[in-house]
Amino acid sequence: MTTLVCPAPAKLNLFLHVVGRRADGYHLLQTLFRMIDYGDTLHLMLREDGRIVRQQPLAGVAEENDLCMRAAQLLQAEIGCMLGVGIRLEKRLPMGAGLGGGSSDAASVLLGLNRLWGLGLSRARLQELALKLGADVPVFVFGQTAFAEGIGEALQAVALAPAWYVVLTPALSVSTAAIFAHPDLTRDSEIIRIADFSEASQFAMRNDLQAVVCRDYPEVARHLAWLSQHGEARMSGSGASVFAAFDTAAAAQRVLAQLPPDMRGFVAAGLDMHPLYDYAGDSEVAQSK
Ligand SMILES: C[C@@](CO)(OP(=O)(O)O)[C@H](O)COP(=O)(O)OP(=O)(O)OC[C@H]1O[C@@H](n2ccc(N)nc2=O)[C@H](O)[C@@H]1O
Ligand SMILES: Nc1ncnc2c1ncn2[C@@H]1O[C@H](COP(=O)(O)OP(=O)(O)O)[C@@H](O)[C@H]1O
Repeated sequence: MTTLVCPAPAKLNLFLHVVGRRADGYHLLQTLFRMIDYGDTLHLMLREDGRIVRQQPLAGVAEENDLCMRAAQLLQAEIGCMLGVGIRLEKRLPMGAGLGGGSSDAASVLLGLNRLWGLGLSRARLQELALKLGADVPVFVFGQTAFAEGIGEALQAVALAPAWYVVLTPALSVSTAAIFAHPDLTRDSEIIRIADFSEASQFAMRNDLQAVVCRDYPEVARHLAWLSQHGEARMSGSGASVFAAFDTAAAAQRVLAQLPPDMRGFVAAGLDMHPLYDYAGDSEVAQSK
Protein backbone atom coordinates (compact mmCIF):
# COMPACT_ATOMS: atom_id res chain seq x y z
CA MET A 1 0.00 0.00 0.00
CA THR A 2 1.32 3.46 -0.85
CA THR A 3 1.36 5.76 2.20
CA LEU A 4 2.72 9.28 2.48
CA VAL A 5 3.65 10.64 5.90
CA CYS A 6 3.11 14.40 5.82
CA PRO A 7 4.12 16.88 8.54
CA ALA A 8 1.73 19.79 9.15
CA PRO A 9 3.73 22.50 10.96
CA ALA A 10 2.16 25.16 13.17
CA LYS A 11 2.49 28.88 12.42
CA LEU A 12 3.00 31.95 14.54
CA ASN A 13 1.79 35.43 13.64
CA LEU A 14 4.90 37.43 14.58
CA PHE A 15 2.68 40.51 14.31
CA LEU A 16 -0.91 41.01 13.23
CA HIS A 17 -2.54 44.32 12.33
CA VAL A 18 -6.20 44.72 11.41
CA VAL A 19 -6.29 47.45 8.77
CA GLY A 20 -9.87 47.28 7.50
CA ARG A 21 -12.96 45.23 6.84
CA ARG A 22 -14.37 43.89 3.56
CA ALA A 23 -18.03 44.18 2.58
CA ASP A 24 -18.50 40.46 3.37
CA GLY A 25 -17.34 41.01 6.96
CA TYR A 26 -13.85 39.47 6.53
CA HIS A 27 -11.08 41.62 7.93
CA LEU A 28 -8.13 43.02 6.01
CA LEU A 29 -4.90 42.15 7.77
CA GLN A 30 -1.19 42.78 7.63
CA THR A 31 0.58 39.92 9.33
CA LEU A 32 3.93 38.14 9.38
CA PHE A 33 3.60 34.35 9.29
CA ARG A 34 6.39 32.08 10.41
CA MET A 35 6.12 28.29 10.48
CA ILE A 36 7.74 26.35 13.32
CA ASP A 37 9.08 22.81 13.59
CA TYR A 38 6.22 21.59 15.81
CA GLY A 39 2.93 20.32 14.49
CA ASP A 40 0.60 17.52 13.46
CA THR A 41 1.40 14.52 11.27
CA LEU A 42 -0.84 13.15 8.53
CA HIS A 43 -0.73 9.66 7.07
CA LEU A 44 -2.24 9.57 3.58
CA MET A 45 -2.99 6.04 2.31
CA LEU A 46 -3.71 5.71 -1.41
CA ARG A 47 -7.07 4.08 -2.26
CA GLU A 48 -7.93 2.83 -5.72
CA ASP A 49 -11.70 2.89 -5.03
CA GLY A 50 -12.05 6.68 -5.17
CA ARG A 51 -13.32 6.95 -1.58
CA ILE A 52 -12.08 9.56 0.89
CA VAL A 53 -12.07 7.96 4.32
CA ARG A 54 -11.31 9.43 7.75
CA GLN A 55 -9.46 6.72 9.69
CA GLN A 56 -10.38 8.06 13.16
CA PRO A 57 -12.70 10.68 14.68
CA LEU A 58 -11.35 14.12 15.63
CA ALA A 59 -12.66 15.28 19.02
CA GLY A 60 -15.53 17.72 18.60
CA VAL A 61 -15.19 17.96 14.81
CA ALA A 62 -17.87 16.31 12.65
CA GLU A 63 -16.62 14.59 9.51
CA GLU A 64 -18.20 17.18 7.20
CA ASN A 65 -16.35 20.01 9.01
CA ASP A 66 -13.00 18.21 9.24
CA LEU A 67 -10.58 20.36 7.25
CA CYS A 68 -8.57 17.29 6.17
CA MET A 69 -11.68 15.71 4.65
CA ARG A 70 -12.80 19.00 3.11
CA ALA A 71 -9.39 19.54 1.52
CA ALA A 72 -9.34 16.06 -0.03
CA GLN A 73 -12.94 16.35 -1.26
CA LEU A 74 -12.32 19.79 -2.77
CA LEU A 75 -9.24 18.59 -4.64
CA GLN A 76 -10.95 15.44 -5.90
CA ALA A 77 -13.99 17.42 -7.13
CA GLU A 78 -11.87 20.09 -8.84
CA ILE A 79 -9.68 17.61 -10.68
CA GLY A 80 -12.19 14.84 -11.28
CA CYS A 81 -9.64 12.43 -9.84
CA MET A 82 -10.72 8.75 -9.67
CA LEU A 83 -8.29 7.92 -6.85
CA GLY A 84 -9.17 8.06 -3.15
CA VAL A 85 -7.36 8.32 0.18
CA GLY A 86 -7.51 7.11 3.77
CA ILE A 87 -6.51 9.92 6.15
CA ARG A 88 -5.06 9.33 9.60
CA LEU A 89 -4.28 12.45 11.61
CA GLU A 90 -1.88 12.44 14.56
CA LYS A 91 -3.13 15.57 16.31
CA ARG A 92 -0.55 17.31 18.44
CA LEU A 93 -1.59 20.96 18.06
CA PRO A 94 -4.33 22.20 20.37
CA MET A 95 -7.44 23.40 18.50
CA GLY A 96 -8.48 27.05 18.54
CA ALA A 97 -4.96 27.92 19.69
CA GLY A 98 -4.04 30.47 17.02
CA LEU A 99 -1.36 28.07 15.75
CA GLY A 100 -3.20 27.29 12.49
CA GLY A 101 -3.42 23.56 13.15
CA GLY A 102 -6.55 22.86 11.12
CA SER A 103 -5.36 25.13 8.32
CA SER A 104 -1.97 23.44 8.20
CA ASP A 105 -3.60 19.99 8.17
CA ALA A 106 -5.70 21.08 5.19
CA ALA A 107 -2.67 22.47 3.34
CA SER A 108 -0.68 19.28 3.96
CA VAL A 109 -3.56 17.23 2.54
CA LEU A 110 -3.54 19.40 -0.61
CA LEU A 111 0.24 19.15 -0.95
CA GLY A 112 0.34 15.44 -0.05
CA LEU A 113 -2.44 14.45 -2.45
CA ASN A 114 -0.86 16.52 -5.23
CA ARG A 115 2.05 14.10 -4.88
CA LEU A 116 0.13 10.88 -3.99
CA TRP A 117 -2.40 11.30 -6.83
CA GLY A 118 0.30 12.50 -9.26
CA LEU A 119 -1.62 15.69 -10.10
CA GLY A 120 1.32 18.06 -10.70
CA LEU A 121 -0.76 21.12 -9.79
CA SER A 122 1.16 24.38 -9.48
CA ARG A 123 1.62 26.15 -6.18
CA ALA A 124 -0.55 29.05 -7.43
CA ARG A 125 -3.44 26.67 -8.22
CA LEU A 126 -3.12 24.92 -4.86
CA GLN A 127 -3.12 28.30 -3.10
CA GLU A 128 -6.39 29.21 -4.88
CA LEU A 129 -7.97 25.98 -3.67
CA ALA A 130 -6.52 26.53 -0.19
CA LEU A 131 -8.25 29.90 0.14
CA LYS A 132 -11.63 28.19 -0.33
CA LEU A 133 -10.89 26.24 2.87
CA GLY A 134 -9.88 29.19 5.07
CA ALA A 135 -7.95 32.46 5.16
CA ASP A 136 -4.99 30.81 6.88
CA VAL A 137 -4.58 27.84 4.52
CA PRO A 138 -2.78 29.48 1.53
CA VAL A 139 0.30 30.49 3.52
CA PHE A 140 1.12 26.84 4.32
CA VAL A 141 0.96 25.99 0.59
CA PHE A 142 3.10 29.07 -0.13
CA GLY A 143 5.50 27.37 2.24
CA GLN A 144 7.81 30.21 3.27
CA THR A 145 7.94 32.88 5.96
CA ALA A 146 5.55 35.45 4.56
CA PHE A 147 4.24 38.98 4.93
CA ALA A 148 0.51 38.59 4.27
CA GLU A 149 -2.10 41.12 3.25
CA GLY A 150 -5.71 40.92 2.10
CA ILE A 151 -7.44 38.42 4.37
CA GLY A 152 -4.14 36.54 4.53
CA GLU A 153 -3.86 35.35 0.92
CA ALA A 154 -1.63 38.04 -0.67
CA LEU A 155 1.79 36.70 0.25
CA GLN A 156 5.36 37.94 -0.06
CA ALA A 157 8.34 35.85 1.06
CA VAL A 158 10.48 37.35 3.83
CA ALA A 159 13.88 36.17 5.09
CA LEU A 160 14.24 36.14 8.87
CA ALA A 161 17.16 35.34 11.16
CA PRO A 162 17.05 31.94 12.89
CA ALA A 163 14.97 32.04 16.07
CA TRP A 164 13.63 29.67 18.71
CA TYR A 165 10.25 30.30 20.22
CA VAL A 166 8.80 29.50 23.61
CA VAL A 167 5.11 28.89 22.88
CA LEU A 168 2.61 28.68 25.74
CA THR A 169 -0.77 27.06 25.08
CA PRO A 170 -3.42 28.00 27.67
CA ALA A 171 -5.95 25.19 28.07
CA LEU A 172 -8.78 26.93 26.27
CA SER A 173 -10.00 27.39 22.73
CA VAL A 174 -10.69 30.84 21.23
CA SER A 175 -13.21 31.20 18.41
CA THR A 176 -11.58 33.20 15.57
CA ALA A 177 -14.99 34.30 14.27
CA ALA A 178 -16.04 35.60 17.72
CA ILE A 179 -12.86 37.65 18.14
CA PHE A 180 -13.15 39.23 14.68
CA ALA A 181 -16.79 40.09 15.48
CA HIS A 182 -15.89 41.72 18.83
CA PRO A 183 -17.31 45.26 19.13
CA ASP A 184 -14.16 46.61 20.81
CA LEU A 185 -11.71 45.38 18.17
CA THR A 186 -9.37 47.97 16.63
CA ARG A 187 -9.94 47.75 12.87
CA ASP A 188 -8.14 50.82 11.55
CA SER A 189 -4.44 50.26 12.12
CA GLU A 190 -2.14 52.28 9.89
CA ILE A 191 -1.06 50.42 6.77
CA ILE A 192 2.66 49.65 6.81
CA ARG A 193 5.12 48.83 4.01
CA ILE A 194 7.16 45.66 4.04
CA ALA A 195 10.29 47.82 4.35
CA ASP A 196 9.02 49.15 7.68
CA PHE A 197 9.80 45.85 9.35
CA SER A 198 12.39 44.34 7.02
CA GLU A 199 14.52 47.42 7.69
CA ALA A 200 13.66 46.77 11.35
CA SER A 201 14.30 49.14 14.27
CA GLN A 202 11.40 51.54 15.04
CA PHE A 203 8.61 49.22 13.91
CA ALA A 204 6.59 48.19 16.96
CA MET A 205 5.37 44.62 16.67
CA ARG A 206 1.93 43.96 18.06
CA ASN A 207 -1.18 41.85 17.63
CA ASP A 208 -4.36 43.91 17.32
CA LEU A 209 -6.50 40.97 18.50
CA GLN A 210 -4.58 40.59 21.75
CA ALA A 211 -6.33 43.25 23.88
CA VAL A 212 -9.87 41.90 23.36
CA VAL A 213 -8.77 38.27 23.83
CA CYS A 214 -6.96 39.16 27.07
CA ARG A 215 -10.04 40.96 28.35
CA ASP A 216 -12.36 38.02 27.61
CA TYR A 217 -9.89 35.30 28.60
CA PRO A 218 -7.87 36.19 31.75
CA GLU A 219 -5.90 32.95 31.33
CA VAL A 220 -4.36 34.33 28.13
CA ALA A 221 -3.42 37.53 29.97
CA ARG A 222 -1.87 35.46 32.78
CA HIS A 223 0.27 33.43 30.36
CA LEU A 224 1.37 36.63 28.58
CA ALA A 225 2.31 38.25 31.87
CA TRP A 226 4.43 35.26 32.86
CA LEU A 227 6.24 35.03 29.52
CA SER A 228 6.79 38.82 29.44
CA GLN A 229 9.14 38.43 32.42
CA HIS A 230 11.48 36.49 30.13
CA GLY A 231 11.15 38.18 26.73
CA GLU A 232 8.95 40.21 24.42
CA ALA A 233 5.77 38.12 24.54
CA ARG A 234 2.86 38.34 22.12
CA MET A 235 -0.26 36.38 21.18
CA SER A 236 -0.40 34.37 17.93
CA GLY A 237 -3.44 34.85 15.64
CA SER A 238 -6.68 35.03 17.59
CA GLY A 239 -5.09 33.18 20.53
CA ALA A 240 -5.06 31.47 22.87
CA SER A 241 -1.32 30.75 22.37
CA VAL A 242 1.36 33.25 23.28
CA PHE A 243 5.05 33.19 22.33
CA ALA A 244 8.42 34.90 22.73
CA ALA A 245 11.49 34.64 20.49
CA PHE A 246 15.04 33.75 21.57
CA ASP A 247 18.36 33.68 19.71
CA THR A 248 19.34 30.17 20.79
CA ALA A 249 17.55 26.91 21.54
CA ALA A 250 19.29 26.81 24.93
CA ALA A 251 17.96 30.25 25.94
CA ALA A 252 14.42 29.18 25.01
CA GLN A 253 14.77 25.88 26.89
CA ARG A 254 15.98 27.73 30.01
CA VAL A 255 12.75 29.74 30.03
CA LEU A 256 10.56 26.70 29.42
CA ALA A 257 12.25 24.89 32.31
CA GLN A 258 10.91 27.58 34.68
CA LEU A 259 7.29 27.20 33.52
CA PRO A 260 4.89 26.96 36.49
CA PRO A 261 3.23 23.53 36.82
CA ASP A 262 -0.21 24.93 35.89
CA MET A 263 0.98 26.16 32.47
CA ARG A 264 2.00 24.15 29.41
CA GLY A 265 4.14 24.97 26.45
CA PHE A 266 6.97 23.91 24.15
CA VAL A 267 10.05 25.20 22.35
CA ALA A 268 10.17 25.19 18.55
CA ALA A 269 12.53 26.54 15.90
CA GLY A 270 11.41 28.87 13.13
CA LEU A 271 11.22 27.12 9.75
CA ASP A 272 12.34 28.82 6.55
CA MET A 273 10.50 26.33 4.35
CA HIS A 274 7.54 23.94 4.63
CA PRO A 275 8.72 20.29 4.84
CA LEU A 276 6.44 19.47 1.84
CA TYR A 277 7.52 22.51 -0.19
CA ASP A 278 8.62 20.37 -3.15
CA TYR A 279 5.18 18.73 -3.46
CA ALA A 280 3.76 21.73 -5.36
CA GLY A 281 4.26 21.62 -9.11
CA ASP A 282 6.31 24.75 -9.63
CA SER A 283 9.30 23.55 -7.63
CA GLU A 284 9.45 20.40 -9.79
CA VAL A 285 9.44 22.57 -12.90
CA ALA A 286 12.17 24.72 -11.39
CA GLN A 287 14.30 21.66 -10.61
CA SER A 288 13.94 20.14 -14.06
CA LYS A 289 15.19 23.27 -15.85
C1 LIG B 1 -6.59 35.07 12.97
C2 LIG B 1 -5.75 34.22 12.05
C3 LIG B 1 -4.40 34.92 11.78
O1 LIG B 1 -3.51 34.12 11.07
O2 LIG B 1 -5.38 32.95 12.59
P1 LIG B 1 -5.98 31.92 13.71
O3 LIG B 1 -6.11 32.61 15.00
O4 LIG B 1 -7.28 31.40 13.21
O5 LIG B 1 -4.95 30.80 13.76
C4 LIG B 1 -6.44 34.02 10.69
O6 LIG B 1 -6.68 35.25 10.05
C5 LIG B 1 -7.73 33.25 10.72
O7 LIG B 1 -7.76 32.40 9.61
P2 LIG B 1 -8.73 31.10 9.55
O8 LIG B 1 -8.74 30.44 10.89
O9 LIG B 1 -8.34 30.30 8.36
O10 LIG B 1 -10.09 31.81 9.35
P3 LIG B 1 -11.38 31.34 8.50
O11 LIG B 1 -11.71 29.93 8.85
O12 LIG B 1 -11.21 31.72 7.06
O13 LIG B 1 -12.46 32.33 9.13
C6 LIG B 1 -13.09 32.14 10.37
C7 LIG B 1 -13.88 33.40 10.68
O14 LIG B 1 -12.98 34.44 11.12
C8 LIG B 1 -13.32 35.70 10.56
N1 LIG B 1 -12.16 36.21 9.79
C9 LIG B 1 -11.15 35.40 9.43
C10 LIG B 1 -10.07 35.89 8.73
C11 LIG B 1 -10.05 37.28 8.40
N2 LIG B 1 -9.04 37.81 7.72
N3 LIG B 1 -11.07 38.07 8.77
C12 LIG B 1 -12.13 37.57 9.46
O15 LIG B 1 -13.05 38.32 9.80
C13 LIG B 1 -14.55 35.47 9.72
O16 LIG B 1 -15.66 35.79 10.53
C14 LIG B 1 -14.57 34.00 9.46
O17 LIG B 1 -15.88 33.49 9.34
N1 LIG C 1 -8.18 18.93 11.17
C1 LIG C 1 -8.56 19.88 12.02
N2 LIG C 1 -7.75 20.27 13.01
C2 LIG C 1 -8.11 21.26 13.86
N3 LIG C 1 -9.26 21.92 13.82
C3 LIG C 1 -10.12 21.59 12.85
C4 LIG C 1 -9.81 20.57 11.92
N4 LIG C 1 -10.83 20.46 11.09
C5 LIG C 1 -11.73 21.38 11.49
N5 LIG C 1 -11.32 22.07 12.56
C6 LIG C 1 -12.06 23.16 13.24
O1 LIG C 1 -11.32 24.38 13.10
C7 LIG C 1 -11.30 25.10 14.33
C8 LIG C 1 -10.04 25.98 14.39
O2 LIG C 1 -8.97 25.13 14.56
P1 LIG C 1 -7.42 25.48 14.52
O3 LIG C 1 -6.94 25.64 13.13
O4 LIG C 1 -6.75 24.43 15.34
O5 LIG C 1 -7.30 26.83 15.34
P2 LIG C 1 -6.87 28.29 14.98
O6 LIG C 1 -7.75 28.74 13.83
O7 LIG C 1 -7.10 29.06 16.25
O8 LIG C 1 -5.43 28.27 14.62
C9 LIG C 1 -11.39 24.01 15.40
O9 LIG C 1 -11.96 24.48 16.59
C10 LIG C 1 -12.23 22.95 14.74
O10 LIG C 1 -13.60 23.15 15.01
